[in-house]
Amino acid sequence: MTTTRSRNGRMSEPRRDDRQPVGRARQRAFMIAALESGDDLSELQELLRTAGVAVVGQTVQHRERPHPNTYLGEGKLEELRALLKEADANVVAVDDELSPRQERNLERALDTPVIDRTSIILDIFAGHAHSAEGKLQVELAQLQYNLARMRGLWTHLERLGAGAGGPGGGPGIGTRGPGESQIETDRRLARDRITALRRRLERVKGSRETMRAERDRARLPTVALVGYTNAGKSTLLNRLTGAEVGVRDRLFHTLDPTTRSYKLGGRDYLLTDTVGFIRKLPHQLVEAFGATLEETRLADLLLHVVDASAPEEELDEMMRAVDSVLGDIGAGDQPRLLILNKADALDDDQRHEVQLRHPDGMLISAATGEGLDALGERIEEEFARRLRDVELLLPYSEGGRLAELHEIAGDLAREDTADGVRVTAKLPATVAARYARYAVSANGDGRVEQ
Ligand SMILES: Nc1nc2c(ncn2[C@@H]2O[C@H](COP(=O)(O)OP(=O)(O)OP(=O)(O)O)[C@@H](O)[C@H]2O)c(=O)[nH]1
Ligand SMILES: [Mg+2]
Repeated sequence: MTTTRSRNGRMSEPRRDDRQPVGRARQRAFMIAALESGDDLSELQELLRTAGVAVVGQTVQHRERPHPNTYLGEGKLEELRALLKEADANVVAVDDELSPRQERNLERALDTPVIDRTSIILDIFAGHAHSAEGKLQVELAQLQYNLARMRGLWTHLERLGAGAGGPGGGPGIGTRGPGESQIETDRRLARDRITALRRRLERVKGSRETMRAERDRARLPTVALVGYTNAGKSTLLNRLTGAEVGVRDRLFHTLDPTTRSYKLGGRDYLLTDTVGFIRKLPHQLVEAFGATLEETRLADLLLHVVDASAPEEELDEMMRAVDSVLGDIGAGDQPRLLILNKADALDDDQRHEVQLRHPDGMLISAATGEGLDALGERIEEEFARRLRDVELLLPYSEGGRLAELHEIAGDLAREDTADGVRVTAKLPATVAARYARYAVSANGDGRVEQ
């Protein structure tokens, strides 16, 4: 788990060795949180389980906001020290992202290694990344996270340097101990590596854009599956398209977007599976996965998949988290359908209740296939509602376009004229835009563009 930092943060490795418990299985985590109300640490527990760490206890301090220096207050820390001994815990897991200062102080106060929510999520991502792009993205996120910690460490050592200062005393030459210059070198290396990673990601993104361009050439309407981790997105993709994307009851199983085509009512669509979201998604990850998340922004329709078998409050919170990430990546206004998945896990009363609370939601089960025909119809409707009548004039030299149009529009009327083939068809609005340059008129407004 804490290998997170060493796996990619090469430069910080030697100094962090002391805090790395040996071997995953032997990690016994004690969970802590500063919460305003409630004491639900089940998600943190789930994250730890996914990361292969055992949970041996938990405690919550109710406070408006975490203590700026030590995360928990003095009294609570005292209590926690005893609890850690009792539970024989060898690592403390915090349900928040800690500032470098909080992390350092907490470790010192508890004399136990501390891992925060962000580092746990980064570690899971590191373990689940398979594609070259995914690995680069995770490494970038980890380095950014580590860089902030190095800065923290640096100020700490600087203080030490000042204490053990040379003849000059005070700040100045005397503070320039080997620790500081080493860390400066480390930080420079980390920054260089970050720049190199960004450049490589740009290149990979270039090839993704090429792929997208190819897809655009196919001019197919695209649907993206989005939602909280473990909601069932990959299961649904597999069910609808016969793909074989890995599915597991663990968090962040899918990191690489998979796109498959499927047919609905004579039209071809593209369906994309995406990385799951989570509450307090580390901002480093949002940035690092920007290119991947862009798939979401470019989709014509989003299917927001939720686990309808989750308790009401949790479900609401997960939906809010998804909303907020969608907003962050600029996909907040995309057309969206709410998919209430895992209907098979609900009894009649629960079905009724969840449907009452979310009247627009479509109750389905990706596992049993229940509700999928209705979902297909609904998707078709969504696109149909935005179908536009277009009239195009395709020059004879562009015969390929005609074949494409047949594929997308299914039925179309054609008439051969002196200048080319005149085509009347119904196209999804987004697709119609891609044919704008051939338009004779759109929606019968008589505007001649050719
Ligand atoms: N009972 C039930 N379980 C389901 C259903 N759909 C998915 N699951 C289970 O939910 C778990 C997560 O499914 P995935 O398809 O991997 O979820 P995901 O949204 O792709 O998750 P990430 O890739 O982590 O974001 C698996 O254990 C699935 O078997 C469903 O309709 N009913
Ligand atoms: Mg998945």
